[in-house]
Amino acid sequence: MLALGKLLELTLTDHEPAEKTQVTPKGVRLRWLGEGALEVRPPESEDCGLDLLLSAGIHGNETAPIELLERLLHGVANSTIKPRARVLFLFGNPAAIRKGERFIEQDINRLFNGRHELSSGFEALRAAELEQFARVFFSKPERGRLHYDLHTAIRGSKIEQFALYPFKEGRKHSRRELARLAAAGMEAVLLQSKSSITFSAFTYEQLDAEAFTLELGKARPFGQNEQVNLDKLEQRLIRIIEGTEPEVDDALDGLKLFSVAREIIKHSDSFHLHLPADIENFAELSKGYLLAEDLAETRWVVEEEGARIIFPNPKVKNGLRAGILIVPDSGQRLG
Ligand SMILES: O=C(O)CCC(=O)N[C@@H](CCC(=O)O)C(=O)O
Ligand SMILES: [Zn+2]
Repeated sequence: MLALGKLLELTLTDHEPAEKTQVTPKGVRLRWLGEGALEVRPPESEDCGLDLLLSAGIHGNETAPIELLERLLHGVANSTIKPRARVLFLFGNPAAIRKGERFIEQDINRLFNGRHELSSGFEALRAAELEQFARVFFSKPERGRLHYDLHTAIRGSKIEQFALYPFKEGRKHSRRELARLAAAGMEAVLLQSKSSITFSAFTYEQLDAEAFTLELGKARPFGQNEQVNLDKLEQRLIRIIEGTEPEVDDALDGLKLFSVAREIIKHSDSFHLHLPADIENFAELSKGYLLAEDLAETRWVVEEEGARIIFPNPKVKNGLRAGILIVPDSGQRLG
């Protein structure tokens, strides 16, 4: 296997490779771009016209997606996977991955779309760097642009694998991309309805990529991910990389759609979330339920029919999202 296939090992040991570019016997070029960043380019004659960005480790303790990217990269480096797409592999927060923690100083996935400019420290610098890797990668005109930012969640979930689809004014969520996600094993998609500061929101809003955050199960340490079944996603990613994906039709195949009813924002240290510590993502909440309280007698009471909660987390910094209240979506506004 080509040494650059060991991007994870290089990243975990904070090593720069001796050789920055390597070519497989089939003419596939691997180029190390910087810490945790590697571009794969097929021979020109084989190029299918798709640019695919795969990121993982934006949160350092979410290891199953990191292991998945490593398997894909090994496949490319030992020629068992034959790329026809350009692919950029990114490990988002190397320092946090090395420590096995969600972040070091602050959540990097709240620093995109310009937020890093208002901040400082390690994660802010890395967010700017990741934006630049993505900007350069997606700068070639007239090519398909697809970004999957792979995560696992802090808590268990009633719906194990799901996607979050960013929002941009005037742009419709694509039914075809949803069908592709269903074929990749996603069971649900949350259609966002406002601009955001996550990595997938940046590539969607500013770089014109189809972009998604994928939640793939519960976060566990390296080597303890037997319960996270990524087979379906892995098979689909290999087909996308190899340009052998069967024609995607519009069938959503039972995919459940949700939209955001409200984001619960923690405004102060007085914020209190009235949910059991072991509540699962997608837990249903009945109308009238007092979900949270904050200073100045702010109360979050559930008013929506069919409401569910995802990512409840009272420990976030003040000013950040402490949970999302979602409702079923009919999919009528898909493009
Ligand atoms: O389990 C949790 O509470 C958080 C899981 C996670 O990291 N989710 C992403 C979602 C990003 C998005 O909204 O697209 C995050 O919170 O950064
Ligand atoms: Zn995450």
